[in-house]
Amino acid sequence: MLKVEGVYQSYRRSGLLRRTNHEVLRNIGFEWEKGECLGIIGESGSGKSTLGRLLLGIDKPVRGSITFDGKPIADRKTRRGAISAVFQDYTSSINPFYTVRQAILEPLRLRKSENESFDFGSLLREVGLDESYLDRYPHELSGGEAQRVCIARAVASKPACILLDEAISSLDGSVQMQVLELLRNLRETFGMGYIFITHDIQAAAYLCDRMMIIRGGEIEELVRTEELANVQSPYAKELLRKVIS
Ligand SMILES: Nc1ncnc2c1ncn2[C@@H]1O[C@H](COP(=O)(O)OP(=O)(O)OP(=O)(O)O)[C@@H](O)[C@H]1O
Repeated sequence: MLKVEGVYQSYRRSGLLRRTNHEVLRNIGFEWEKGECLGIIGESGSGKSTLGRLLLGIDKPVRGSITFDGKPIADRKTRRGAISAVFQDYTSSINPFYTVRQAILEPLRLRKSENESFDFGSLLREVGLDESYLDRYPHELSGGEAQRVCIARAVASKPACILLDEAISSLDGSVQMQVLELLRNLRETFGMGYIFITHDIQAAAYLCDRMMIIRGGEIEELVRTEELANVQSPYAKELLRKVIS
């Protein structure tokens, strides 16, 4: 279980005369259960990606704690096999000098003999590609294919959780739908869960069991997806109204 307790994050801003602290996240607390798909939605600048980076252990919060099965997520050993990520910018997520084979192997850090026996075929087929892609470079892939490679790479270590930060936002509409389908299927096959950061409420509702609405760095609502229509706060109601109308 991923447990977030009393998390605050702030950044220094240099002004004309003095530096000020800009608080980006305030008192964030929630739990994510294994196998769950949790959507984190909110307007631009609300703090979604900042929270994502903290959950991945890329950044540390100024206050509060984030643990996975009771161990600090900041510890690299804790993260291994626990959480991996897929980001929006698939073009810069893959080293341009790496083939698909190298990109998938990179985070796994396997021994040479393990590299040789790694089953690329079934992994690539799981994401709708095949072995003919193994020796291609990123510039030889379409956006949808490149994002599938990033998903394959995230799935390869069989983590309990994949954090997807705007992972479908740069894709065309029909490709977005295919990737959402793929994520659903992977969840069924491997039983992994997701944290799905997006400003697209409809995509989140399609995939997620629960939805967290973030506003100005604070959790505004955390509801089960089927109860989304019954959100209480005026802000969440307005956010939903904009999507539905
Ligand atoms: N490294 C940083 N240094 C200073 N300020 C930052 C940094 N990262 C984020 N911020 C600020 O924190 C706030 C939240 O940014 P964040 O990227 O988390 O929002 P977001 O909800 O993911 O937005 P978007 O949907 O546009 O990606 C913004 O005001 C942003 O300018």
